[in-house]
Amino acid sequence: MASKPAPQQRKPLIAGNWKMNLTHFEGIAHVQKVAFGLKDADYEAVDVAMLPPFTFIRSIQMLVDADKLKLVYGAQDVSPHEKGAYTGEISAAMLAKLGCTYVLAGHSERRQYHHEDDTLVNAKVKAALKDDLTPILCVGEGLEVRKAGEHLSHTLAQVEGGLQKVPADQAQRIVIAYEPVWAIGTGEVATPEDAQEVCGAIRTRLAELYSGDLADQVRILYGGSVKGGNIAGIMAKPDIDGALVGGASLDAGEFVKICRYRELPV
Ligand SMILES: O=C(CO)COP(=O)(O)O
Repeated sequence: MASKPAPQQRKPLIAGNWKMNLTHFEGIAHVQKVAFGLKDADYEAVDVAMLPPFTFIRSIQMLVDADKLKLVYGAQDVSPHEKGAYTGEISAAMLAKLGCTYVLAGHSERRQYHHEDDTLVNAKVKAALKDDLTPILCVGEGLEVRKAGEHLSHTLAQVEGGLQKVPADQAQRIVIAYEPVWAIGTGEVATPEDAQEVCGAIRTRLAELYSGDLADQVRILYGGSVKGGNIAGIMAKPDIDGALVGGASLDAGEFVKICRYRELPV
């Protein structure tokens, strides 16, 4: 399962997770700077996505539509519920109506600070799929689990948990992001070999759960302290199809550099 299909089959995705940063005013300027830095050739080579806080999405939709920008956008979370008395929640239908393409499900910060478990993450994945959003299912182990050598079983259990009862025709369009918690915001990036080990194992598990064909289509991203200086080595690995970028996505120049990883030395 280690062979990388032709690029048209798995187009790389570079997604910027802004987390809880910037005001919507700053966010608009930031999108403009990134869009200004990217050329048509970049969009042909990679899909570029921005995942701002909910409150910016309308502004970004208007900017993207008005200027016909080729980047896409999405949200950092979604309610598992369709609609109703769920104060403070944002539904998949609301996000779809705002033109969102992607939504994160199960980011480690949601799992940690909001006690999201695999059952809830699974419900979010299904809610997103129902409204034709592409969920980016986030998985990855903490430092203790890695030290215990249980990173594969831990992460694969999260993949299985997140995909419970998701049929193949829907699973084939999801994205999975492997984000080892010990590498998030720490400056400590996983080595390309460490990232490949887990991303390759995820693909193998997808083949077991569904089929080899499906596993070959699903994009698997790496996330955790990705920067211009380390992206090329990570992207050179056969089972890594892009990156989920946190801190570096807030720096337009750095994010553009990451999107142009193919011009950087490995
Ligand atoms: O959590 C992440 C993206 O979702 C990674 O964050 P950093 O790139 O800041 O380590």
